[in-house]
Formats: sequence, C-alpha cells, structure tokens
Amino acid sequence: MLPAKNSTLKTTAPYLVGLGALAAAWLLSIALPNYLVFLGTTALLATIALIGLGIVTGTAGMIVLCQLTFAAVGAWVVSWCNVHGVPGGLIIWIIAGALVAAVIGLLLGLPALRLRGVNLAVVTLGFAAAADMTLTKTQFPGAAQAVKIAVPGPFETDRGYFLLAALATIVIGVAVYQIQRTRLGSAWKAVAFSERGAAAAGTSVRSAKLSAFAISAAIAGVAGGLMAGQVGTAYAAGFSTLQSLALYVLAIVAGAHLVEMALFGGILWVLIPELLKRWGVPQDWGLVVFGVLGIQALTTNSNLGADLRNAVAKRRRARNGPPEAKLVPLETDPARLPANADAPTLLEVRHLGVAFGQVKALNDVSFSVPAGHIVGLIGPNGAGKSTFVDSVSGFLPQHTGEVFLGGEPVNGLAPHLRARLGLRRTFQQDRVPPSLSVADYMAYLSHGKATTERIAELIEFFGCPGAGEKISSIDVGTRRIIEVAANIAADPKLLILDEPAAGLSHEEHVAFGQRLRQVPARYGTTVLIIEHDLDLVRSVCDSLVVLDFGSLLASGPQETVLNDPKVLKAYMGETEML
Ligand SMILES: Nc1ncnc2c1ncn2[C@@H]1O[C@H](COP(=O)(O)OP(=O)(O)OP(=O)(O)O)[C@@H](O)[C@H]1O
Repeated sequence: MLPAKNSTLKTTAPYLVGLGALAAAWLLSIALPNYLVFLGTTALLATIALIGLGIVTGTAGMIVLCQLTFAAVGAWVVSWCNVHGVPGGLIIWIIAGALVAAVIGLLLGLPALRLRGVNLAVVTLGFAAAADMTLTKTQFPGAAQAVKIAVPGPFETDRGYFLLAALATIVIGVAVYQIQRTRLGSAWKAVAFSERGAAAAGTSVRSAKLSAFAISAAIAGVAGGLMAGQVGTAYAAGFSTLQSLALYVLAIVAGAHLVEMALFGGILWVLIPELLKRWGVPQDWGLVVFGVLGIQALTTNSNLGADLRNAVAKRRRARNGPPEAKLVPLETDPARLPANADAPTLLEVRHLGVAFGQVKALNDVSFSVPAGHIVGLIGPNGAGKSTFVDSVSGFLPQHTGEVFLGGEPVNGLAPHLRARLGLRRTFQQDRVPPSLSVADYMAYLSHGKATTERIAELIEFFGCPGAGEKISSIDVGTRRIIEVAANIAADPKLLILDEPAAGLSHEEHVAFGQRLRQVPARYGTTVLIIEHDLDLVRSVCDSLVVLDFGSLLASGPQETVLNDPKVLKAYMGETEML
C-alpha cells in the first residue's frame, strides 16, 4: 500500500501542477507576442474540447465524431444570450451553453447504449453532418449582423482572454484528472474494457456511458462558448464535420484521456496548420496530415500518451524488476471447513433451464448453496457450468426457472443489480480493466466500501502484486486472483468463481486453495466454485454439484459425490483418475 505521505502528495499534486500551470500561463501571456498569444488561446480551447473527447473515446471507449457539434451548441447558446442581452455575462452564458450541450449529449448518448464501434461512429458523424448543414443555413444568432460577443473587461484583450482560456483549461483539466480517479472514472474504464465485467461489478453500463457522453459534451460546450468569445462572433465554418473528425484523430493520436496529452493535441491542432501556412502549403492539407496520423494510430492501436507511459513503466520495471510473485503456499495448511448441515440456504435455483436453439445447455436444474459453505460445481466440458453462472448472475435473462438469493427472488434483475445485492461472479475470460491499478480496481469493485487498510489486507492475504501496480503489467493468471480478492473487497454474500485458478502454476494452485478455504470464515462470503482441477476442488469444497449435458447428475458431500459411480463414469470416463 502507498505510505500516507505519498498518497497525500498524490492527492494534492494535481492542484499544485494546476497552480504552476496558471503561473506559466501568466508568464506566457506577458512574454509572447500578440499573434502567438492568440494562437495559444486557440490551442487551449482545442485542449478543452480534447479533454472532453478523451473521456468519451479514450476512457469510456466509444467512437464519437461530433465533438465540435457539442462545442457549436455552447457557441450557439453564448451567441443567443449575447444577442438577447441575457443577464450574467459571458461566464454565465458559457455555463448555460455547457448545460445545454450536456443535455444534447445525453440525448445522443441514448442510442449509444445499443450501438458500438463503427455503428456509433456513423450515428455521431450523421449528427455532426446534420448540425453542420443546419448551422450553415441558419447561422449563429447575430452572425449575419456580425454582432460582437460582449467579453468582460479583464478578458477583453487577447492576453486577458488567453488567461481566461488557461484558467478554464486548468480547472477542467484538474477536475477531469480527479474524476478519472473516482469510482465513476474506473467505471468508464471498466465499461470500455468489458461491459459484462463492469455489470458484474455492480456498474450500470447505461449510466456510465450516458455520464461519459454528458460530461464530455458539457466540456465541449465550454470550449465552444469560449471559441465564440475569442473570435467575437461564432461562424458555422468553425465547427464543421471535417474539423470534428480531425479533432477525433488528434484525440486518438495523442491519447487525450490523459490531460497532458490533450494539451499536446491542442498544440498540434494549431501547430500543423500554422507550419503549413509558413511553408506556403494550403492549410486544408492539415486535414490530410491529421488523416494520415489517424490511420497510423488506428492501425497500430496505440497512442502517443500510452506509448510514453509504457516506456516510463518499462524503464521503471527494468530498474525495479517485475512485480514479485507473492502467492506462495502457507507453511501450515489451513483445514478445510467442516460442512455445517444447519446452515441456512443462501442461493437456491429451482428448475433452471436454458436452450440455445436445439441445444439444452441447462435442463431442469435445482439445487441450493448453504451460507458459509464452499460448494464446487463440476462437470465435463460443455456440461452447462458457465451457462449456469450466466443465468444466476443475470446475464442470460431468457432462462426458465427461478433463482433466489437469501430467500428473495432475483429473476428479472439486471446483472449490476444482482451484484449490488451481494451476488458477485468472476469470469473465465480476463475482465479486469488493464488501465486500473490493483488498488483502484479493488476500490472500484468494492463500490468504495473497502478502506485502504482492507485493500492492503486483501492484497497481502491473496499474495497480489502491490497496490500501485498497473493491471496491464500483471500476467493473466495473477489478474484472476486479483479479481477474486477485489470481489471479496465488496463483501458479497455469494461469490461465484468461474475457473479462477486457470493459468496458475501448481504451486500457486495450492497456495490459492489454502487462501480460498479460509474465505467464508474470514470474510463471511459463501463461495460457489467451478473448477476443472479436481485437486483444488478436493482441497477447498465441502460439497459438490455435478452437471452433465445440462442436467444435474449428483449433489452432496464431496466424498459421496466423488465416489458416485455415475459421476465417475460421466465426469472422467474412468474410475482410476478420481
Ligand atoms: N451462446 C451460445 N450459443 C449456443 N450454444 C451455446 C452458447 N453458450 C453455450 N452453448 C452450448 O451450451 C452448452 C453448455 O456450455 P457451457 O459453456 O455452459 O459449458 P461448460 O460446462 O461451462 O463448459 P467448459 O467447462 O468447457 O467451460 C455447450 O454445448 C455449449 O456449446
């Protein structure tokens, strides 16, 4: 875990950097010639739009090609307020523009809940093109009469306006940096990596996506309002579809989900056309340059920000060595819990059935899991184990039959709601967002319930890499253990583990089993584990349920089930192997 002094420094650092940046902006506003100050303002306003775009594309993983349309909304509201003499002045008008842009972002985000990838890109591009045509026809309020937007006294000069733009960039930059580190930021990253993984962690994918859209659009609205104030009158040409596309390219090339890289992108936004102008090349060629950069970024699936961070992490790793493997067997083997016959039922499934076309993946399966137990769910490949987990955790709502948690029916509840009721699960595939650190991931999964001390205790107990280690630098086997520990951090009633030990060495299997055996008594969590490794199953489970061809073959105490001739025949095909 991070020492307290370090973590205080981490919390205050963004504010200190912000103050430093404000001082640098003030010095630049004095030192730079007028023309460069104007260009600097343009770069800062592009930076603001890029920071917003970084949230929705870089962090939440959606392709949005209409960022400057949201900016146009901000500019439109400012122009309208100016023409109609709305009280409050520029700053209030900009805030109003941001709010209107957020509402429009929210509305556009609704179809995004159903669309992904290229389809979402097409919808947002269509929205940008439609808004572009409408604005070109109708123009901004006051544009035809060239009504100048009233800018408050201190910001009237180019230097003053540069400082206003710098202040807005710093405030938004620090705020977004901090949001990225909250549970909401983690939810965006989790949704971008795996919507199923995020839902299983109790995140409403719908709310996460809509909030990303709304906040991103609001920030674009601020950029647009400021753009209108910078030039005095907003024109449609400043918010065209092509420019939105170019901005998107810059966001992915630079890696605008990182605030400092958004600033870099903002500088490129101004620098490339400026250099072309100086070299006597038509500025429209800037769009070609952006296009080439975009193809490069998309084909290599990387961005400058991530590359830079990876290079730094690589150097640090070369200096410090890889994260130490800490999941080692305990010296004294903790005993397997004796099954408590009087324990109340925690999970009960009645007549569960799932059909995929002609395949009956589950057929009238009924059994229960008593509280405080570790129950193994076993069966040959294709027996229906994962289908069972998907049904119980809410990912296969089309199942028949009923599921009860603690006596309450959970049928019809979405996965994230079941997770919030204390029904957690892990996955066979890697669903741990690589962009989070171990501690951030645990805090995210625990819904902020787990304290720093609790996270440290879980890391220690499960032999996970250090709290500050990035998941991306950790092997997939270890990530599965982190996934187990993080789910326990949420204090679930029931944790369903889908092959948690896949990818671990024999020694780690043993060590993991020793930890798992202690989970019900130590953390109060009941465990249902699916596992092919019978050594692990034997070492941790007090009772077993066996599925075969989607039907319940046997259930009961471990020894009885493993000696059942039906199970021996169906599960392994030959008795000796058991
Ligand atoms: N989405 C799907 N569409 C069609 N058939 C499916 C689907 N998912 C699972 N099945 C089928 O349902 C049956 C049960 O699959 P399931 O993955 O639940 O088995 P399993 O016991 O978890 O297997 P394994 O141990 O290999 O993970 C299999 O015959 C499988 O081919």
